[in-house]
Amino acid sequence: MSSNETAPTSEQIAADARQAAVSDEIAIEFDHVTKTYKLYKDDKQRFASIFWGKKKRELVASINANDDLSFRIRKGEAVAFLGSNGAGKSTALKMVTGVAYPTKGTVTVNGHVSALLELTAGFDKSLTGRENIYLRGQALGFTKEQLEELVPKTVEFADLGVYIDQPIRMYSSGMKARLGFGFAVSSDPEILVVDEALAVGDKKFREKCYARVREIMEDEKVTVLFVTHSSSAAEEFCQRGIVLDHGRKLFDGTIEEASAFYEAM
Ligand SMILES: Nc1ncnc2c1ncn2[C@@H]1O[C@H](COP(=O)(O)OP(=O)(O)OP(=O)(O)O)[C@@H](O)[C@H]1O
Repeated sequence: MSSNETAPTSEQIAADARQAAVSDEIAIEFDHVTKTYKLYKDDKQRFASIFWGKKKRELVASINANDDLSFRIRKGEAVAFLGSNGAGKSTALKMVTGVAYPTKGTVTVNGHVSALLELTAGFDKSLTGRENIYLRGQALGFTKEQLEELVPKTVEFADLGVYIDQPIRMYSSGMKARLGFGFAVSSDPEILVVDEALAVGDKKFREKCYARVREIMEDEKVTVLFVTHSSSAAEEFCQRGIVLDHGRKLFDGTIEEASAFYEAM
């Protein structure tokens, strides 16, 4: 400590300890989060906006996909995000998975996130399915021991036969999705983000996916964020519901109350 720094008081130490205990229990926190998208006249204008000053770009509109959104989700909670088309549900999830960033406010995520969204994004087409699992695991910071467990689990779940050792460019889109899904559900997520629009592979594989997602959702240690338009699906899986509209939080409460609120909108 330098000579002009003062030692923390006992009150400060106690407040810091309380804050640490709270953040330890919190999986996700949105603190006054606003996400603004800018719409330009055309792609040329959008491109120009990256390099040129304000004068040269033609902004058609700007929209707050999330607008001053605040909530805290405790570890182990299963929370449904309800709302009509364009309410801002996917945008909120993208900020949890790190695909998008807030324009204002802060998003805090405490734990390893696995998302059942955009399952096939980021695969290297020239590498095999097995190599891609390794690569994705390494990119996410998995240790050698964790990878040794994860790879066979994913291979077994994806059930791609001899194709697992073929380059991904030879896969059908359903096969790529099976690999992506297999990875997401085999990597023991602490936070699972699920979009109900999830429909992967053929009927038999879809049933296997739903069964596995249900199993993960029922694990009390896993925090689940579930995006849906359906109150009944939300009530089946979640205890809490957050209703969004035009990017704002309209309701946050038990899933029964949230569903009733959403149905009455
Ligand atoms: N990349 C983007 N650029 C511009 N606007 C966007 C972008 N992504 C989303 N939006 C806009 O932000 C708003 C919220 O979109 P979002 O996808 O989060 O809604 P949603 O509740 O998930 O809708 P849905 O139920 O239809 O999937 C919408 O008006 C949408 O048009």
